[in-house]
Amino acid sequence: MAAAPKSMHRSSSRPQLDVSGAAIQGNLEERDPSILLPNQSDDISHLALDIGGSLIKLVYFSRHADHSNNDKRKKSLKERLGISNGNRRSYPILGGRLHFVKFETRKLNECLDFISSKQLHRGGIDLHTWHSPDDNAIIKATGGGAYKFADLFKERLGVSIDKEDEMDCLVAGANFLLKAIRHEAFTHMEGQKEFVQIDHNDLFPYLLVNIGSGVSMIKVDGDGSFQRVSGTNVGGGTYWGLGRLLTKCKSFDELLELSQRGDNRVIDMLVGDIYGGMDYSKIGLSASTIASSFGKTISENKEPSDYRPEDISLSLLRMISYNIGQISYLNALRYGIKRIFFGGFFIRGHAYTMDTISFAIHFWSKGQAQAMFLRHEGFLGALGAFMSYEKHGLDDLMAHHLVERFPMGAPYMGGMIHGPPLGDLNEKISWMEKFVRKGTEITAPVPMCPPGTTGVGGFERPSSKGDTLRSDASAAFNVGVLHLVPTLEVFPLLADPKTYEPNTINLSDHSELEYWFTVLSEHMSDIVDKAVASEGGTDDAKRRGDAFAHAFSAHLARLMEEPAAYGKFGLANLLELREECLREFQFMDAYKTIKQRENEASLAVLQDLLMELDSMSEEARLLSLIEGVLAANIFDWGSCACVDLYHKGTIIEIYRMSRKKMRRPWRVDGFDNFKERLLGSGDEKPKTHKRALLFVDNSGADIVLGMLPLARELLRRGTEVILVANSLPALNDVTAMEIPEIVAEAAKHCDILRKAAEAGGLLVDAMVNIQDGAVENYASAPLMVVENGCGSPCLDFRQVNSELAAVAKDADLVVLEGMGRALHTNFNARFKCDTLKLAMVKNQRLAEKLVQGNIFDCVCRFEPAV
Ligand SMILES: Nc1ncnc2c1ncn2[C@@H]1O[C@H](COP(=O)(O)OP(=O)(O)OP(=O)(O)O)[C@@H](O)[C@H]1O
Ligand SMILES: CC(C)(CO)[C@@H](O)C(=O)NCCC(=O)O
Ligand SMILES: [Mn+2]
Repeated sequence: MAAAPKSMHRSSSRPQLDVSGAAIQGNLEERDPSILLPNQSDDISHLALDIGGSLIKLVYFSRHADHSNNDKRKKSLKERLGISNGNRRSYPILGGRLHFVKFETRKLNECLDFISSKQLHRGGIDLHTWHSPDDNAIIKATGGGAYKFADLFKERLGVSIDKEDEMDCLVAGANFLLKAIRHEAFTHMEGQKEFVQIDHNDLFPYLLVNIGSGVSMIKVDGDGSFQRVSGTNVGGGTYWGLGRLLTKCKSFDELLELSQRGDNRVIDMLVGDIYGGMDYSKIGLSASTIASSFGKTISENKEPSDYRPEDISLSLLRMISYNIGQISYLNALRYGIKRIFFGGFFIRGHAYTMDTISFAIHFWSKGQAQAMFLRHEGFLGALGAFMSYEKHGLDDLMAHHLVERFPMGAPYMGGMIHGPPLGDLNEKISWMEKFVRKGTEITAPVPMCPPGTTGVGGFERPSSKGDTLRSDASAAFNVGVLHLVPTLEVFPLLADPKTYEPNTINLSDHSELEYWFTVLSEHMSDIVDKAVASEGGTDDAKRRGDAFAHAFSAHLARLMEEPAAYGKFGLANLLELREECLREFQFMDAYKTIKQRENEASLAVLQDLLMELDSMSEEARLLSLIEGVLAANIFDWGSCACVDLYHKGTIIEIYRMSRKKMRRPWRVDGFDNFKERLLGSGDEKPKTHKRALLFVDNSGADIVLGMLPLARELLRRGTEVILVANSLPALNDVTAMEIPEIVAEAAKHCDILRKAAEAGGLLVDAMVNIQDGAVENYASAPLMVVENGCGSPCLDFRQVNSELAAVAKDADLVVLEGMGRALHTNFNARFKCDTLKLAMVKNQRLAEKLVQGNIFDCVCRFEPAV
């Protein structure tokens, strides 16, 4: 890597913010105070702009240093397993984040201040391709403002604007989003939002309708292949402009909010108004259909001020949305296109707007064409401009490289925080406290039940009741920060990656969401206690603990109110959100001490257990080992029932009790099949597995008394074993970093483990030998550790660490252990190799739903390779 720019702050995992001189701009009591960090700059940033007639959209990328290659153990593992970066391209981009921010074009100065305060225009100093020969910074920009304001940018920031064509950018942005973001597109009909799985092989042609100030309609036939087929000057600017004149509203959001309480019958002339209350059924028009938008105002002797602004706003919104829908339909018809994607900030995630457009498309096409919306609606152009930078490698990004995260500010209204979450802890906490104090936690849903009909062509009334209009002041109200992780890959052993869905529980079922809301809320104080204790229980830790509790509660409340607020959100995402939220408040490992204590207690009895196992016959031993894994899986700090148990006994006592209660058949009992696969039946000796991936769960008894003895058995049978564990802590789950120490301790009492660990380079002393290239000299099959790339109690096999993906290629046995990885997620997942799923169910509801059983039932599911 080339020399780092002066302003760069080296940081371990996340960009550190420079908060010196941080100030809240404007009045604290204002609805949207903005916090500016004048001296902050991200590690390295790259910026692209779309300067439109109404809004300026900014997409910027902050990169952070990659430390993953410095690890000695990892290097040796890579050598041992023959993993090189050879078959993968080396990425010119490193991991980083894409942030989305917008400003009003009339407040261009705020935007310039923002760019200069974050030093975004100085990004990419180390990549000369991003600079002109005279070393002037260049920013890619599109939209009319790229022309109009080029001189101003030069003057104020000293940067040259590299102009990119607006239509090129819109199309590039849309294609990128549809390709790279898994649940980017959705339909919105009668208040129901549904995410659409886009088939990349069947995407084109589509009609892209970008509703900005004006509207462009583009027929897209492929990457870079398109034609602007139409447009209309009646667009977002028209709604905002006319609305402003007619209602005296001060902001777009105010206007939109008004519409939610409007009744358009006062303004619009309905068919019934003309036909004396009757339908005109011969041509399919009901009495409630709007015959003429604003038509009713001609017949009355009223001034504009005699009409309620609410009603005016609603009529206007309907008129414009419907009109755009209709013209879009006509163009789709003209080119025989079935799919229409709508972008642009006029949509603003507003349910009523989307319903109206969808209705128009559906009505006129008689259900033949479909309107779809995009989560990053207004950022298409800016993203496209960003993509136009050469050699950043982003065009190769796939869905599995991107993880969207919702920082703590996401659920709150107002509070214009530009850019990444405040990295300085104190800033974050104060921000949190400020909102709690102001009581503006979550916007109350604005009921949206206009009395009576507002229909067009039988569209009786807006069905999007209870819709919430969220302040749009935060960077983007329903898009998170996109984390780019080039080292993530699809797990190659998935039988059918296309249809794979990790979550077994569907959170879009509201009762399910409610249930988890309650579980997580009840669990909150325990987690906060542990987190605070893990940081020494200081006042500072308590303050952070409070802030975490508020932030996570706010996320929960936000999701309860609008389940699709964060896109398609499964239980795995929800549990990960909690862990991420803890990390945001710098609780790096809330269960650290508990994990240590449990590891020690378990290691102390390991030797006895191994002796007992060694005295058994092969068959009895195998059963005992599986029983052991299931029994030890009882230790789960994520389960309320287990947390209760901990108050009643020591972990060894609980483990013994749990073992004693083991009764076969288990609720799901595939043990005999597994046994047959391993030991064979009769004289037939089955083929030994070459390599097993053991996805481990908890620390303590779970790993030490459950999974390690199982690993030892496989090793003894000549199978290579790779323990796969979390990259980051989640609850009391064991992490990949912690395992070598545990194994080293266990190896003191066991030759098999010691030899295997040495062969696998797990014992630090043994590292010297390995570097001599003496790998082949080990008699034992190796025991190794690989991280899974995630920091959640669940696992999404679409996005695993590339090292795991690499070692998986030669694996022929996968063992998934624990509720999070084997039940909440992946219970229904099928793999190309033999798979054993082992878990104790520690949740009554899940037991009933998934296995028609009860809490503390066990699952041992064996599925031969497909
Ligand atoms: N906070 C806001 N302020 C102003 N307009 C907003 C706001 N939020 C949404 N809008 C709507 O979004 C429209 C602008 O959308 P968008 O940013 O996609 O277009 P633009 O790029 O500014 O315009 P054009 O592409 O025609 O130059 C506005 O005309 C208005 O209808
Ligand atoms: C002029 C642009 C392309 C600027 O974004 C847009 O506002 C637009 O497409 N307006 C509609 C112009 C027309 O086709 O009637
Ligand atoms: Mn635009």
